[in-house]
Amino acid sequence: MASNTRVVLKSQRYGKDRVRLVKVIRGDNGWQDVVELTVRVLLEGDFETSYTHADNSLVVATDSMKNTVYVLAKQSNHVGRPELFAQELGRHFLDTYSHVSTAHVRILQHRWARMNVQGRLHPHSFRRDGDDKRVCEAHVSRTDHSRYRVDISSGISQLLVLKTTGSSFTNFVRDRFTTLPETTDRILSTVVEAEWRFHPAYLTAGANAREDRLTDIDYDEVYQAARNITLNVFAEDNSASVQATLYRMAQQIIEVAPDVDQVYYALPNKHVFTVNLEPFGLKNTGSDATIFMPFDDPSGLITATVVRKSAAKL
Ligand SMILES: O=c1[nH]c(=O)c2[nH]c(=O)[nH]c2[nH]1
Repeated sequence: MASNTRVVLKSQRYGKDRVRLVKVIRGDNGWQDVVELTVRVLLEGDFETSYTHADNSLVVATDSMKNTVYVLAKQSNHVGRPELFAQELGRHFLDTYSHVSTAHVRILQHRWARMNVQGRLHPHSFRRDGDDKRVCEAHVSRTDHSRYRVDISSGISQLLVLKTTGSSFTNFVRDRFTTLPETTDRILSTVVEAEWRFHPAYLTAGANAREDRLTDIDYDEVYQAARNITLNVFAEDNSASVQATLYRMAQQIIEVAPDVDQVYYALPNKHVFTVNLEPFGLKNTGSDATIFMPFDDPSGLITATVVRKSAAKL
């Protein structure tokens, strides 16, 4: 019965995920840098027959994609700027394989901060100074013979934050399903997922194109600004809700970054509730609340996409 069902392949992309890479960048006088990335490359293009006719003749092995990541990482000066390295990788696949229409590259950058040893920055030792990751995606597509369209987004993943006051939640719907009391003072905690999208760019195609090979946006500056805004707004905002705090973060990123036209946040509300210590004759409510219990599940999940007004009108 199933074999008579008529189907079509609607979309497909494939590639290598979780390619892990550490690059050591050797400077002068024993000064070294380190970059750690996890890379995903997915290709879109004329690969339909590999799905529909078991024909692998156009398939670029995902193993070769993994090798390509290492070869380009060796040759590139941009591994420490993941948005640029992602563009380079994407362009490479389009330059090399004419049947690839879009390369989707996603890079996670893990944090390594230079150690400070006895008041001096150490030349070759580093420590992990946070579990959050810098994320970027480059989608490089063929437009016509001479140009590629490049869509870049960057973001923050898994930035865990908590504040012990400066957060309220009142005035919400009260009906027969409501048990949550209003509060003007609560713990607020979330694990930030953020993504900001840059205007699309158009670059000259072809392996030999010397100029116009990468966009010239200062992605590092935008990343630092967005991370600082996220932390500062979280800390400083007298939060009426996760929703209101999220909106302020996104608004400020769009205000300071003219190349960004869209910001997305997903903020789980990692609930931390007071423990009832009344049975033990202890006051643990209101301004006496000092003992709390974190709850992993369930959590709220507040998400929004905020766009620049001119872009919203289009
Ligand atoms: O900031 C919040 N937003 C909500 O939508 C919500 N819902 C809830 O139970 N607690 C909270 N907190």
